[in-house]
Amino acid sequence: MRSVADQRARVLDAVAPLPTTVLPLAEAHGLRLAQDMTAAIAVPTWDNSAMDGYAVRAGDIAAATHEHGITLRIVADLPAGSGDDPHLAPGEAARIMTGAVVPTAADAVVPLEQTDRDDPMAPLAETVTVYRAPGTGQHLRRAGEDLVAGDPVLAAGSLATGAALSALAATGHGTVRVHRRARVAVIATGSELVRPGEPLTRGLIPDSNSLLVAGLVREHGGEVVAVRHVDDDAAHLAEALRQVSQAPEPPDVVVLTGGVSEGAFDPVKQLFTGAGGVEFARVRMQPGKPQAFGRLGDAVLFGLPGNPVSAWVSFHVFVAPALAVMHGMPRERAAPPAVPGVAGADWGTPPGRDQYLPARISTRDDRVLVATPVAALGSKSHLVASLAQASGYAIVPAAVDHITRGDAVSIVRTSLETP
Ligand SMILES: Nc1nc2c(c(=O)[nH]1)N[C@H]1C(S)=C(S)[C@@H](COP(=O)(O)OP(=O)(O)OC[C@H]3O[C@@H](n4cnc5c(N)ncnc54)[C@H](O)[C@@H]3O)O[C@H]1N2
Ligand code: MOO
Repeated sequence: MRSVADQRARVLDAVAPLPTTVLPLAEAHGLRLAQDMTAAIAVPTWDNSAMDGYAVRAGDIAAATHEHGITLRIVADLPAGSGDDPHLAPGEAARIMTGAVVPTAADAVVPLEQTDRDDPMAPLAETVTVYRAPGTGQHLRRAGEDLVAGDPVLAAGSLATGAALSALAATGHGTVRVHRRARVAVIATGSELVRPGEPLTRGLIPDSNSLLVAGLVREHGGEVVAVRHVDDDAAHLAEALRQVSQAPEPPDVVVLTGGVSEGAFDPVKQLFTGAGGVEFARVRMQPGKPQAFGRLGDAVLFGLPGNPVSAWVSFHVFVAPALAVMHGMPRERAAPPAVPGVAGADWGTPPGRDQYLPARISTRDDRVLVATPVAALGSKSHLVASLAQASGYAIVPAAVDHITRGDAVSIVRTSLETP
């Protein structure tokens, strides 16, 4: 049997970053930046107010106290977005809102709570009496105090998260160069499968893998371009593959589930055995032993085992790293990081294969990661109903024949959500 590392290396050898494209920020979520990004504008962009209140010349009211307020004349009103720069003579102030540009002549902002004009709904008055002396620069947010134009914002390879995209918007960008989204076709094989929610007759089960794989593809930034189901007939699979490959925008990745092991009707095995291009391997992992991988025209093709837990594990271990590389992640960082942790319960392990056990990942004493099986039956590959409780998996080497609570295990997080 082949090691997981070997199989993953073969997968990563076969993929490369996809071409880059410039997208509006709103379309780039989940992709990776193809170039270093620097700020086009400073943040803050203007000297602006941190408070709703009054822009003042601090020297005018240096003697203000709670008992002896100092009264200023209000000569301007500055909502956020105003481009005005009113002149303030000695003894004058401007009403100002949070985020509005501070007049050049002002050097402090007094929050309205420190004045006699503390009702925000009241109409603009002619004067304001200040009851506390501000320090120079008080409640001013200076242009460039976060960063200035030309400063680095994000490095090539960074994931375009919500926060990353907001940083790009705030630093003056409307578009970003990214590796284009991987197009993925998903095909579930199996004559026992019916659409979710449809009535079942004896022997039939709902197709859950299509939703599992399509959802994981999207969670890893890919675009699902086709979802098909074919029965256990190699000719039907060939026809479905021909159709998805001839789409105007053909897939970069085809993910099949089912039909890769030793069954008499396994269509993936029947179609590709001896045909070249796709290799069948037994990988030393449980679940996930039977794997098909290779090329189909310009696309890479994964044939994942049909058992749902096997498909979930195989996706995280092989497909997700391939998508990451296609999206511009450096190859050496494509495999999800495994970190030390401990077992949260006792569980059994399979003989002769490294175990990849779906687990709820929690922390103990806020520092030790703990993996607890999501299913009473551990890592058995058919336990689809409990898979949604998993926020990662524990890896146990083949040589370990039993896990006792507190034993050291490697942990990979697949989600920060702990249901
Ligand atoms: N004689 C042997 N039998 C099996 C071996 C073996 O080495 N020798 N390996 C076992 C292992 S390990 C796995 S994993 C499975 C993989 O089987 P296939 O990839 O051929 O998958 P199927 O037989 O089509 O289905 C397996 C299982 O999963 C259910 N399934 C399939 N597709 C879906 C779907 N879209 N949604 C929900 N459930 C699905 C299917 O009904 C089966 O129960 O082979 C073992 N056998
Ligand atoms: O490899 Mo299978 O996924 O053990 O059940």
